[in-house]
Amino acid sequence: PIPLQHGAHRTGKRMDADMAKWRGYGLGQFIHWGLYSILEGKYKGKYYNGAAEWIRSWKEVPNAEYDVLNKQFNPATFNATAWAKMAKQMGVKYLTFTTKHHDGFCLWPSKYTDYTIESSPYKKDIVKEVVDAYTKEGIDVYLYFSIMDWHHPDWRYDLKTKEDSIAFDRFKLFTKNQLTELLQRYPQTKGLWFDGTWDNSWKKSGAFTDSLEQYLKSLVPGLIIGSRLRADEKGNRHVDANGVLMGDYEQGWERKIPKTYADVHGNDWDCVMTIPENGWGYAEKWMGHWKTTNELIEMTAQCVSLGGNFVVNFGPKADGSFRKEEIANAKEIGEWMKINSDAIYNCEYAGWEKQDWGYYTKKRGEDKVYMIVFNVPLSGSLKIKPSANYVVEKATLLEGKQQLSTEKLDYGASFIQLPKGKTFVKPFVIVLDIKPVKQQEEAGPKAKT
Ligand SMILES: COc1ccc([C@@H]2N[C@@H](C)[C@@H](O)[C@H]2O)cc1
Repeated sequence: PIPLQHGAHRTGKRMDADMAKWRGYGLGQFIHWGLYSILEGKYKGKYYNGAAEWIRSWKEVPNAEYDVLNKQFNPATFNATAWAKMAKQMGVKYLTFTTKHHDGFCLWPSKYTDYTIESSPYKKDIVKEVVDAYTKEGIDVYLYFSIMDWHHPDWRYDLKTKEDSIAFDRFKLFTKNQLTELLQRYPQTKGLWFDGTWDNSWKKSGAFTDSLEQYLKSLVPGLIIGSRLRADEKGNRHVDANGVLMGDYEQGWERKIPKTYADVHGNDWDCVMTIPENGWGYAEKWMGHWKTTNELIEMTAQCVSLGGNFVVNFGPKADGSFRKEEIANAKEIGEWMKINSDAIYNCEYAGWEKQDWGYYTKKRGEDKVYMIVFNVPLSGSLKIKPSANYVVEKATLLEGKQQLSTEKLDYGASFIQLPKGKTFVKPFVIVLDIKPVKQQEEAGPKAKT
């Protein structure tokens, strides 16, 4: 391997208790809220065709006009407890919340800039309200923080001159100070979700990103930080020059889901997903296809079946209320999770050959595999092919506990027979009680039992 001072300091998964808890979340909530929520993806009657939280970068919006939106931000009826209760009902185990997005506006009263919630009519510490309310509901809180800060005079996209480097050194100190402030003001914080780290200025700061990560973890032992923070000394991001992930989990799955287990390279990972096609901040007109509840449930199952967490984004309006589609999705996902969350929480990749009917998940540390069924075959027979080291002892519908008959096929496969005459109108779960067996040679054709 290439000798690196500031590459990954660990190969393989982080195996402490904090990370084990993170690995078991299954389902999370992202919330993007800020000054961009005021503009709703439009300006002076024109609709921005990009992501609403990026509207400041649209040529139709003069920076000076965007930057004074802090004078308008006043969610007087904002109720963090209502947010937390909606999230609890939805069944999410963790929240990732925007403390500062690319526009540089801080939703907490930072003492390192005036561009904070204190400069708005609202004044109160939104980050504290959110952290406290979600923690009270038993939902772990992770703080989103954008390194790139369009508002800060010392931000640089690249380091071309001596002046750039002097300014960016000030900016790096400002960043370290703000992160220290966040972790000290909100000690319940379980981790940081970094963004805005793709520019050359950051790629040229590999050593700093390494010392920053180590510093933050010295402040909060067990703190969880994904792969988007770091660069190695050669400017590689996410994975270092030796192809080793830098960070506690892979953060590359934004609005996309891995196809196969091979795609995740044995790392922990999360997939953060918008309900519309794109756009994280509130937009009056959502972009493209709006995901239905069944699609979001399927994405959750798909992610957990490949060893990751699925994080659904919500973009509240400037007043702190959610749009009706998000409220409906949260409620319906919650209703499904109420019945089926055994197949999601503390589950992992099962390693069985995927079948057309849906996804397998395996309960961590238990001899239980779940079939999450989305496509019911007209035959009513669901084919399974357990890995050679397990046999299936029993198959039971999770809802209602009805035991299902099975029929052995050849080559170690079986049919699980769905009850005749029962129609399934929602995704459902079959629980397989399995038993480990010593490794068998490739099973040949077997007589029908
Ligand atoms: C250069 O492309 C992007 C796309 C999305 C982002 C941000 N990451 C998401 C989690 C949102 O915060 C989005 O604004 C940044 C740059």
